[in-house]
Amino acid sequence: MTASPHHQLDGVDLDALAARLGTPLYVYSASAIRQRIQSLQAALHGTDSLICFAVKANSNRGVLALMHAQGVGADIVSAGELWRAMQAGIPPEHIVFSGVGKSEQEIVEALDAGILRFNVESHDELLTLQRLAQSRGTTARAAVRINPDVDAQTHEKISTGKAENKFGVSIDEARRWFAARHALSHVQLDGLHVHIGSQILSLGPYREALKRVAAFWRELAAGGHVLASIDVGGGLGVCYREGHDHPVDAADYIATVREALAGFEGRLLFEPGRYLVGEAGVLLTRAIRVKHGEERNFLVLDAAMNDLARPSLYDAWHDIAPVGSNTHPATTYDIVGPVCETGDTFARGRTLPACSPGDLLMIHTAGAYGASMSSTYNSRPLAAEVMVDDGRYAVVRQRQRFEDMVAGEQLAGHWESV
Ligand SMILES: Cc1ncc(COP(=O)(O)O)c(C=O)c1O
Ligand SMILES: N[C@@H](CCCC[NH3+])C(=O)O
Repeated sequence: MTASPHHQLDGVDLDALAARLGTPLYVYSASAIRQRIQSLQAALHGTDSLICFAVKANSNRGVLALMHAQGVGADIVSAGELWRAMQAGIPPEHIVFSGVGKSEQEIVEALDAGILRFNVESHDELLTLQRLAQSRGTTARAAVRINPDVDAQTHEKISTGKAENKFGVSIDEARRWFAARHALSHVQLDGLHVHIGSQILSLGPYREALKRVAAFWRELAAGGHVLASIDVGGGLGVCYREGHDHPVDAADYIATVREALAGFEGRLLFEPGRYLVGEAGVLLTRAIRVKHGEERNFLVLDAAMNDLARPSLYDAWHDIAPVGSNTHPATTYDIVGPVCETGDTFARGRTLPACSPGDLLMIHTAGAYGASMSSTYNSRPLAAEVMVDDGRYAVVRQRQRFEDMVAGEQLAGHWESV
């Protein structure tokens, strides 16, 4: 999301917003999120489908409520995400549950909530689901997550569809599950799921994965197994670096899915995360200090790796720019945070107009895997989050108070034996 020349987002002046609410501050554009949703919904028009937002990308309940208002459900990976989604009003019949390590407690909570579907990732999980559903006198709806052994051509830490990755099962194994389906008295196994990775910038890996999934669906259909749904996961990439990243067009992506699964009469499920919120969010931060070292210039921000972990975790690039007009000469900086780690670096050797302490800057494309991956490392409270829409703003998370940061901690004054 590029700031307009007036330095506004959705008609809200970012300087004024930062002055009022302080920094670091996450700002999400509601209209940008709605536009993304609508681009997928328009491409899916006339198709039996449901978009389930991957809650992990941005789990703020204000964002989830916006998703719900647009008819979008949730793809969850924990009981905490189930709780957030339901708190935001998303009905259980719009919730799918993925993840390799669902605990028994989490499975029970999702069963009791009556969610749409479990995306099952191992045989052990399938048997656990059967046992728990039986014990609760209910039937779980389930899809098998296929690991198609396809390279998503993305960062290795966010690639999920290679055989060596922990996710899903091979088609051979899935075939055995369907062959033994009659033994599952309390699991309705009638779906396929695939998700090969995140920040995918070309259609090739999707085509390859879908080709394998489609062949398996046709094989199952020929064997008399009618599938209620195929869930094609998420993964659509966004632009982190203007002029370098060229994301796939949503309509082309949907056309690719439709083409690969032509003839499928069940429902198509989608689990986009980053695509819906990534470019809709920025992280506003102020320069605290400019430090001219012997070898490098450092621009020290008031945001740090605890607020936005992606650069330190994946060496991820985020465009960073001053907010407002800055016509100072170009200067090259290492842009860092105040945390006591060398890895607390947002960018190395980045050229910007010269900055001074107090200047407001914007870290772009911070709406996905930003706040949701933040921590209180170095006892830095979680940043505030705000939604902007049509000239107004709504705080969707207050900056964390110190009292809340230590909530649940106790002085070890009371010792007990087990
Ligand atoms: C099962 C599953 N679905 C959906 C997503 C969302 O991915 P993305 O944010 O890349 O769309 C993820 C994360 O990669 C995931 O693991
Ligand atoms: N956290 C990753 C994406 C992980 C996707 C989850 N399966 C990122 O920031 O790019």
